[in-house]
Amino acid sequence: MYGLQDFFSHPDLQFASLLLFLFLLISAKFILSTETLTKNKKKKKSNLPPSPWKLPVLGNLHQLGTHLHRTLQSLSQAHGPVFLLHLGSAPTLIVSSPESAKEIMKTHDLAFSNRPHSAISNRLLYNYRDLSQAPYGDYWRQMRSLCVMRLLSAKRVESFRWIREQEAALLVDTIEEHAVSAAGAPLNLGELISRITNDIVCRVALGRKYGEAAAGDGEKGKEFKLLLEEFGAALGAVNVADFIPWLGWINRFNGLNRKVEKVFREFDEFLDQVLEDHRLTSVIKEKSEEEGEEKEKDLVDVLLQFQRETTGFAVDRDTIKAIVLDMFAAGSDTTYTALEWTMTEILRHPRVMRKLQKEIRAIAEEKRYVKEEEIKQMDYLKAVIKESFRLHPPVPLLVPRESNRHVKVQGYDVVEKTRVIVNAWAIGRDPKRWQYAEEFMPERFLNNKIDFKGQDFELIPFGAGRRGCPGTSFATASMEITLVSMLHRFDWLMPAGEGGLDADEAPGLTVHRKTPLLVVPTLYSP
Ligand code: HEM
Repeated sequence: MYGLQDFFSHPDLQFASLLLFLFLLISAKFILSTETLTKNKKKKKSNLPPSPWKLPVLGNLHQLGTHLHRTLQSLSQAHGPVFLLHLGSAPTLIVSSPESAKEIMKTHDLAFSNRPHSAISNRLLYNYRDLSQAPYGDYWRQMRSLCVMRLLSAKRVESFRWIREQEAALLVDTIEEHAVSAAGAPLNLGELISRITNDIVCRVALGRKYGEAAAGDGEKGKEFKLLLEEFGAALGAVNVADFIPWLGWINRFNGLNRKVEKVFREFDEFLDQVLEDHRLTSVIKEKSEEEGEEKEKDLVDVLLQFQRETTGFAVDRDTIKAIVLDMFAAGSDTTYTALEWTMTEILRHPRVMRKLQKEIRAIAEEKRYVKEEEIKQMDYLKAVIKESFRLHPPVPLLVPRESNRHVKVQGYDVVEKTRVIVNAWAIGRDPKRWQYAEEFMPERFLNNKIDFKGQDFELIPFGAGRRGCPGTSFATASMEITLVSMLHRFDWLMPAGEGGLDADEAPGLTVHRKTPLLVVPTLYSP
């Protein structure tokens, strides 16, 4: 039988097969090298941001320290104001200059208008029925307009002035009681600040307080405070599955899933009760309003009224609960942190404290309580708040965004689904932008138009653009009246025997003081 082996062993064909073999080899090599060239060309064409070395699976996760904003600042000093990290499998762009922040939040705002997926936020916020974590799209747009136009508009914020003034007066009374009955003893000012910010959000959103001092609900009040703390802790918990999805099963064993579910159930029950309490009263309030009698409406009332009025767009119970949760999650702890740092810096700089007190006392004179109307004229106060936001943005790494398309930032290619972290803390301390960047000098903001409203990218504690914070006026109004009330009637000293007040930071997404803010108040006598 004439086989293939014989064919190739035929003398005439041996040379031809050698040629054929050589031809195939050369062709293969040619194809391979063209492919490599194309790949290299593609690689050359895509100009990825610089990136530190990384490990398989973990990527750069192992390089992150407990104070993430500080670690990222050091890395940006080595790799530049725009660099790429790989947090597990999640490509993450770190942005640390005003120019690159402007590209993210203004030039390419639309491309970066999404938030990265987080399984925990999704669960706690009713499948993203809130505003802050909702994916960019029609639902988010409706929620944004609801929040900006109805819940947090300048008019609405102004309508809650009486609540802020009442709470500030209560704060003054509490401090005075301490100054008189425990003269010379330190007071935990951080705790008082935390309480007032929480009470203001509670009254504005829910119509009443759920704090310890709330009439008749001591235990319930305590429960609510604990619930809020647990909610904050669950929302800020590191979920390995967000970075290495195939490790998601770990959460069934490390207790995270159970913890999140428990917090969700407890808060849901609480909010159900709040909605039940509002069901009748909000209709009565609406009727009285129609008859020309102005009734004080809280945010739940406004949401329920919106639900009744709206036909095309469904606002269900879960939407209302999720929006209320947003107000607490985004508005309470942030404002408290901002106030605590502002007070810390004022106490660390007696010159600033004296100058600020002089301004406040000249305008508010000897009245027992300050009115918001008087605060409008306090220019140095506004400069002090800006300077505090520059050095201590409460959310130093802002709230992450995610790209929804391929886009160029500072000439670098940023692929779709890249997370973006803006290091507002590093931008605020950049010596190229700020003279004496590490010094607390409010005077730099006098006769200076730079503001934190999202137009000046060297000062962006509230972010900017379409996903910028809608609660800026609400937060600053609460901060101003609280600061003024604390500094108007009292002088403040460090506890005897203590060294200077430190500015150490606790780890976390919202960066608090590490140690309690203990200070001694004395009544001011002109
Ligand atoms: C000092 C206090 C506050 C700080 C530092 C702060 C900071 C921020 C930041 C950095 C963002 C993300 C912005 C961005 O992605 O560009 C944000 C978003 C948000 N903030 Fe605030 N915030 C504060 C107070 C408040 C208050 C009082 C409320 C409401 C009562 C609030 C509600 C929200 C909401 C709902 C969002 C999400 C907006 C969206 O994704 O469309 N914040 N905030």
